[in-house]
Amino acid sequence: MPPLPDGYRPLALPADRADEMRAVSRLAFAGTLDPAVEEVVPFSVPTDRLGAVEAPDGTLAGAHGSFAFTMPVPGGSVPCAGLTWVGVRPEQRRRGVLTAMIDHHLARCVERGERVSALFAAETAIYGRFGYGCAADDVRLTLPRRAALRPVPGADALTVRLTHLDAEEHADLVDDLHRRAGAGRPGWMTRDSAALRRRMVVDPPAWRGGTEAMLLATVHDAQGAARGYATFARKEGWEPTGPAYTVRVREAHALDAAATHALWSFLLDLDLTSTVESPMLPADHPLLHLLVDPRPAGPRLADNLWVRLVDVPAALAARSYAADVDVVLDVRDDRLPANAGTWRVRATAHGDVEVTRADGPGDVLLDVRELGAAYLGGRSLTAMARAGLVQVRDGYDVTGAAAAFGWPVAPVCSWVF
Ligand SMILES: CC(=O)SCCNC(=O)CCNC(=O)[C@H](O)C(C)(C)COP(=O)(O)OP(=O)(O)OC[C@H]1O[C@@H](n2cnc3c(N)ncnc32)[C@H](O)[C@@H]1OP(=O)(O)O
Repeated sequence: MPPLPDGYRPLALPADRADEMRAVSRLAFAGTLDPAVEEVVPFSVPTDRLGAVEAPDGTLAGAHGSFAFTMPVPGGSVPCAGLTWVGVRPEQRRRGVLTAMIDHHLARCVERGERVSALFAAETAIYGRFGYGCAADDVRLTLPRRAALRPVPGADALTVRLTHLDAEEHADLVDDLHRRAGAGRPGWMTRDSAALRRRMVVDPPAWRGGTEAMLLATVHDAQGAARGYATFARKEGWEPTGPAYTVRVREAHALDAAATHALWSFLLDLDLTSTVESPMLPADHPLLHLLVDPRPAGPRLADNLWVRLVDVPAALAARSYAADVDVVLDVRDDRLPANAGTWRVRATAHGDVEVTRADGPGDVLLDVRELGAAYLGGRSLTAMARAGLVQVRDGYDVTGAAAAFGWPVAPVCSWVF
């Protein structure tokens, strides 16, 4: 991609230009400006983390923002810039505006000490060239009503309460259960600002797509403590054979197996309904194990988080490894040359980690994109080597390093930022 045309310049966008950034986003994403939505849905991107490319006439050709996340990684966490709302005006596309914004974004990550950046990709072909690798998958299900679940001890002792979702009343409860349900899962971003917490529980009519107003189901133990929740809404439908409503689940998270069972048993047997659409689930979600017959649910796998290592040694040292490992990685990184070259990763299983510069040839040669893909433990070095995306030194057995970089809990981010 050639450099930006003359007169274009990347910049950190001051907070008082946030409306210009949002105008670019609306054009790029074909968004509507609905005052009724704007009133209840807060702009959740921090206004001190906006960036843009300005055209010679001073207008914005493209813009983006980022969240300051603490991203859970295997055995720890790492400061992470969650890149979001990346948009280029339709008539300014394909002249390097995005490329300039990514370079600017990565430079600011370095300045802020953010070891990694992560994103959800609008289109999967965009971000690999910038060193982002797909590091997590999610699964979606369309479940038939009354899909049977294998029994879980204790589930019958739990009770479900139902109410209309209320942004004021329920934001804290939803946030607390979401945090606890995802503890220990790589990639599980929490909603760390009031604006984000609110965004998860607002329900503007323009978002409903024909459903009723959003409901909140909570699962409680005998002492009344909440053990899980689901936000969902039903869409009316009638067929010649009878009622065929759809249940659209926005979120469903529970603290243990019994609460998971109680929650999904409730969602799967609502009167008048025929199908239940799940939200994004991690690839190892308990529901996938509990379903007696998962086939009719037609599991669909999709890319979830994309991860870019900004500071390779610091990022690799911030996570744990599932097995003892001593491997030299030879990393290619065209955009951040400080990452390139050989790094020796020495770690004991779930213990100490040391990442140092290495001399000599690497055992495993890979682009920073593939290292990002392996970072959360969800993509295997062996699989990527078999796909020809990772090269292995002659005589080196990569399966040991692959086992160390893997992780027993599948990574996922449960919401799109
Ligand atoms: C994290 C997020 O926010 S994801 C949201 C991304 N935004 C959108 O999808 C909104 C609509 N699209 C857009 O705003 C723009 O088309 C963008 C942001 C995707 C691309 O912006 P541009 O300024 O046109 O990108 P730029 O000119 O820097 O292109 C860089 C390279 O990416 C390629 N590229 C850009 N967009 C795409 C795409 N959608 N699919 C495949 N390749 C793409 C270009 O062809 C170019 O390739 P090259 O280096 O081989 O020549």
